[in-house]
Order: sequence, then C-alpha cells, then structure tokens
Amino acid sequence: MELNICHLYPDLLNVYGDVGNILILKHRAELRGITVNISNLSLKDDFDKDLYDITFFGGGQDYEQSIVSQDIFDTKRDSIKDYIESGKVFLAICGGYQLLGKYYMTSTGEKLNGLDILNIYTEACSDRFIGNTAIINEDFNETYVGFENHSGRTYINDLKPLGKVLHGYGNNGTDGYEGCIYKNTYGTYFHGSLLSKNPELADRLINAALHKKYSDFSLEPLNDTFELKAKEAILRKLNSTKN
Ligand SMILES: NC(=O)CC[C@H](N)C(=O)O
Repeated sequence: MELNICHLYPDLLNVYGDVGNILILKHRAELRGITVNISNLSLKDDFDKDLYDITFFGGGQDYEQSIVSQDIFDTKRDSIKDYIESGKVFLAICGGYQLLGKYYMTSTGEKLNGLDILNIYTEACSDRFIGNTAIINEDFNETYVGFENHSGRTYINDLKPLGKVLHGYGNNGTDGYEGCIYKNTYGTYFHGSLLSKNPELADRLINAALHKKYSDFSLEPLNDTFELKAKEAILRKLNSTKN
C-alpha cells in the first residue's frame, strides 16, 4: 500500500514545527509497511487532486499568508475544492485553516480572500491567543492537546468543531469550540506539532486516507504508551494551573 502526501507551501507556512505533522504521518504509516511519498507544492505549482491521499496546509504569519492567499486562489482553488468535496483527507493548521474559509481579516484591516471551501470566516484582533490548549471530541471520545498562537478569531457557523475547549481559547475565545471538521477535512489552531501529541488523530487521518484508496485493509495498532503518558502529563499540568 502507498500514501501520497502533499505539503502545501512548506517554504512559506511552517511555524511551530508544523512539518512535524507530515513526519508523524510518514512514520506511523511506514511502521505499518505502507510506502509514503511526500510532494511539496508552493507558488505557481498546480495541485492535482487525483495524485494525493492526504494534504497538509500549515500556519504562518500574516505577511506570508497574504502571499499564499493570492497564489492558492489563482492556481489551486478549484482542484483543492474538488479534492475536499470528494472526501479526501486534508489537515489545515492555523493560517492554513483560516485560508480554507471565506476570508481572513488581519488586525491591520487587510482582507485576505479564503478559498471559500469551508463555511467559516476569521477576523483578527490586536491581542493574540497564545498558550497550551486541550479539547475534547465527544463523538470520538478523544482528548487532544496542542499549542495555539493566533490573532484570528474564527467562526464556524454550522460546521462541527474538532472539539470543545477544555483549556485555552479555541476558535474565538467565546463559543467554546476549537477547529472544525468537514467531510475528511480537519481545521485547527493546534500547533505543536498536533499529530506528535495526538497519535489517535494521526491514525484517524491515515485510516480515512487508506479507506478512500483501498477497500480492504486494517491498520494494526501501535504502542503509543509514551505518547499517551506525555499527553496525560500535559493535561495534569493544565488542570493544575487552571484558575
Ligand atoms: N500561527 C498562525 O498560523 C497564525 C495565523 C494568523 N497569522 C493569525 O495570527 O491569526
């Protein structure tokens, strides 16, 4: 079996170790004997929706986001929309998450066009949401931990959130939700990297991608004792500092 992963704009959007998400997907797939190929796409490159099984879009600063927002709209929008609508796997963090929505209004009032694939929008404030975070996804019965740093406040309308906020700010600091899920597309503010701290979510993405590509397979479990202990330690620390 083989998985083809696309990393969008790794040269422009890659803060807080976002590339670690790709490394985790690769590592966990390879431990199951799955071959992984990674393609980096940047400015002016075409996105071939049929080539990739998982696509990753990381976060970044407003300046880089403004360059990417123009390019991705002009060169990749229709094919990324078809890819997402067809149920293929897409993971977007922070700046990338914001750009899947209708728009991102920066704190200086610059309106960046989003791809308008997710029914969400983001408006920035001058103060930033920074810190360690934890959420719970009650449908999956999974708790995810991460680190957020964003000025944007995202509103997800009727989309499902990735989880309910236990610690931190989440999408906008008011509605108690973090991230969103649409088909097999996951958007979130969790840096850190997300998938190294949350192996259940990494396997969820690998599983979904393999199900889409191959009808008959089963992903054998890995020994995640170390990762889960680390997560417990983070949650203990967050609980003890909660005021
Ligand atoms: N960490 C990020 O990707 C930040 C995204 C965006 N520039 C914001 O500040 O909201």
